[in-house]
Amino acid sequence: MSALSPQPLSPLDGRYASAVSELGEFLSEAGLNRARIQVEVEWLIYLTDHSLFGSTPIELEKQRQLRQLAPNFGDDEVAELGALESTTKHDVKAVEYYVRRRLSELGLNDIAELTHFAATSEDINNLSYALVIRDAVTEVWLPAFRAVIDELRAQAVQYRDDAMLARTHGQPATPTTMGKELAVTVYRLERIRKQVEAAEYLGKFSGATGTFAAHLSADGDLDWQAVSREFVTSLGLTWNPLTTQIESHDWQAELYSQVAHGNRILHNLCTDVWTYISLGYFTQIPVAGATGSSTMPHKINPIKFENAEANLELSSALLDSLAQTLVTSRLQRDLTDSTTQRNVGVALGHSLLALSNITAGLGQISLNRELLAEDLDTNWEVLAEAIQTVVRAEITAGRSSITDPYALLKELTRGKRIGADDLAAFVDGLDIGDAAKQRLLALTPHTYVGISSALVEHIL
Ligand SMILES: O=C(O)C[C@H](Nc1ncnc2c1ncn2[C@@H]1O[C@H](COP(=O)(O)O)[C@@H](O)[C@H]1O)C(=O)O
Repeated sequence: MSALSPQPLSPLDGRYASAVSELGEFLSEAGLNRARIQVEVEWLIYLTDHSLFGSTPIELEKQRQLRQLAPNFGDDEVAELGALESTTKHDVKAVEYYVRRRLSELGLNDIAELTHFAATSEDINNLSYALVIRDAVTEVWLPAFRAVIDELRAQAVQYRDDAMLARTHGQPATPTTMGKELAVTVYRLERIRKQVEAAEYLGKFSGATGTFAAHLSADGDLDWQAVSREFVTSLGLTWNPLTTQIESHDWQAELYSQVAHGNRILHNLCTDVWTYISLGYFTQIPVAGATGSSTMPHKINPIKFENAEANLELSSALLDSLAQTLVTSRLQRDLTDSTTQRNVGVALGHSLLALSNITAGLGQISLNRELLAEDLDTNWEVLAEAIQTVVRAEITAGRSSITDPYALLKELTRGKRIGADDLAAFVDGLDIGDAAKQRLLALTPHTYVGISSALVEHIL
């Protein structure tokens, strides 16, 4: 017998709860049920507002009270719905009974049979999911994503002129600036941001097999497609006219692929920043009272970036799984999507947690300009590329009789450490025009950064 009460199984509901709880507002079971109540109520109001089947519009005060059911869906109401579901063993049917009870309390029994009218559960479910996923993405995930981009952009601008040795293949390579490198990530993330901001949230509302058969049997003269479109779009969603029982979930697959892609770009950022910290390019600002290593007192470990890396991997794995499985459903429906979609919050939650750690991590680093400069000063051989390129231009212009500039430079520099003086002597002895020689002699690893600083303009 355990001394513990039931414990949260997921770390998102345990140690990381404070960082991701905002998502639970929308993507928890309660959030989903609240949206289901909203959709059932709106359908009821729609039907009565249009006086269908001899009904009359619900008086405004009672409409207001019905519309309060969703925002007022609290702990007691969750328990009541849970009790209903323990009898129905059907989650959406339980919501229908819950709404019927409230109608009865409001003296609206005469329209009780219009609750869930002609709807299959998926009609309610798909609209509810579209609403909660839309709100979770636009109100929680995107703001956190934008916060990372904004912080990165600020640092890209701050460090746009700070020359840094590049390391293609991990080896000293043509210098760049720290700001330009961060700007590359901003540019990539901005594309994802725009895609996610433009995401479509589709909804279907067409009955058990998407044919409006039940609707037509109740009223054969009504343009039920027009009703369906008007109702779906009134919720701020895009109407999907042609489906089986279920909304086909293609929009979800698209959205999750975009978010997973964003995760992977962020993962690349985390491992790069981790490496820059490891090289000493970024210094970590000590947090008062915090312990780096339990045994090595000198250390500050880059734990925010490592935590983010792990959470991005988990998020992407879940998002990939969702994107793959949600687009298939046997024949007109199977229930795999019902079970799978319950994990959308978990998938976005791991990404949200990573975003909050990246923002925090970026706020705890500062550029070590001395080390960047020192590194450049000990790698003059990176100018070999510039010298070779100038010699080629001089040969072409007829100002040089050198035959194989690449071999010449390779001989001088490959795998060797050469200093400013060695290089100056080499350039001085080159058979090239005077202007080109002066240009080369003026070059240092610090200034051989091309238009790095100007490239940062692309993210402004
Ligand atoms: O409108 C309908 O219900 C039509 C019915 N299809 C269903 N559509 C949507 N939900 C259904 C369906 N069937 C079951 N359930 C209920 O789904 C819940 C599945 O639970 P879980 O696996 O935990 O996600 C769980 O609560 C199930 O009871 C059909 O026969 O085509």
